[in-house]
Amino acid sequence: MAALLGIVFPVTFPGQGQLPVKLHSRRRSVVKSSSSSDERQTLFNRIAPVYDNLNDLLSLGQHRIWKNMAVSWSGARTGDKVLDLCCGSGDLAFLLSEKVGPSGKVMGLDFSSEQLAVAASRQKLRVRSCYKCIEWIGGDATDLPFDDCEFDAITMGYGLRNVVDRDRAMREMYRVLKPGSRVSILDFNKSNQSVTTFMQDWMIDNVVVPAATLYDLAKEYEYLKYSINGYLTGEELETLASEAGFSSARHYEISGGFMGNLVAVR
Ligand SMILES: C/C(=C\Cc1cc(O)c2ccccc2c1O)CCC[C@H](C)CCC[C@H](C)CCCC(C)C
Ligand SMILES: C[S@@+](CC[C@H](N)C(=O)[O-])C[C@H]1O[C@@H](n2cnc3c(N)ncnc32)[C@H](O)[C@@H]1O
Repeated sequence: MAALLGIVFPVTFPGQGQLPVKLHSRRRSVVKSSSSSDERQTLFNRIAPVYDNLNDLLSLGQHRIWKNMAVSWSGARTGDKVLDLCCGSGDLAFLLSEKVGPSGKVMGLDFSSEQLAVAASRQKLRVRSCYKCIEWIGGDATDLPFDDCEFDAITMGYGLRNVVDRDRAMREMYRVLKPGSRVSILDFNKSNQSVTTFMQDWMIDNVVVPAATLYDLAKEYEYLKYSINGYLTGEELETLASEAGFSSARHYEISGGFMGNLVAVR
């Protein structure tokens, strides 16, 4: 995806009407990493209208528990400045804002304009003052428009698996984190247990995709299975973080090994 300067798309912010949001990039011309990144951007734009509801339905609401765990593992505290990378419709950003409070700051970054539009719409419906500290940014996880050592914590929920250049994304997270701070990366677990892999695939084939078919999104949700199969194991994620410079990294399996959360300290 070319995160080019000057691409502007409207994202509605509370009380300010429609504001143009620039897709930011620190580099003048970011060469397209690969067409599959564009395809993924299109995919997440397409599923944006039903994304939240299908997550609630298909995980029986469990994904909210997993996201709460990811945010807790991030170590975000009152007054912190934090980043939710690949924020999508904003679930983790909203949870982070409850942690940092009105005195803190939450940046939600995503390259899907439709997902960001849903996030901004959801924010407009929320009245607690903490939600006003969230800012939605159009950008690419592999080319963050932030300074070095800017954030006290980073979360990434179901994002890293979908990023084409994961090494670059991990190095960018390291760059923008303050020393001693954490990144908490929640995603499906690419299990070494064949029974877990079988059950994940079975659920996707026999529950998730049939449900998505009702919305004409079968292909988009079929991608889920292939993306999990092409993901990294917990051990490989720990190595990825270490090679990016993180001083420690631990991957925790949750929900019977269906999901996993990497916690790395800069
Ligand atoms: C929040 C969840 C998934 C987010 C998500 C991530 C992606 O990369 C996608 C790619 C393409 C389409 C959609 C997504 C997407 O929604 C996890 C929960 C939602 C899942 C869709 C449900 C998966 C069901 C599990 C395989 C089994 C759950 C067992 C649980 C104990 C009930
Ligand atoms: C499955 S959604 C996760 C959304 C949200 N974090 C959650 O937990 O529900 C993955 C998100 O990652 C975004 N994404 C994928 N690759 C990206 C990239 N290179 N840069 C920015 N966002 C990206 C997609 O647009 C999508 O909104």
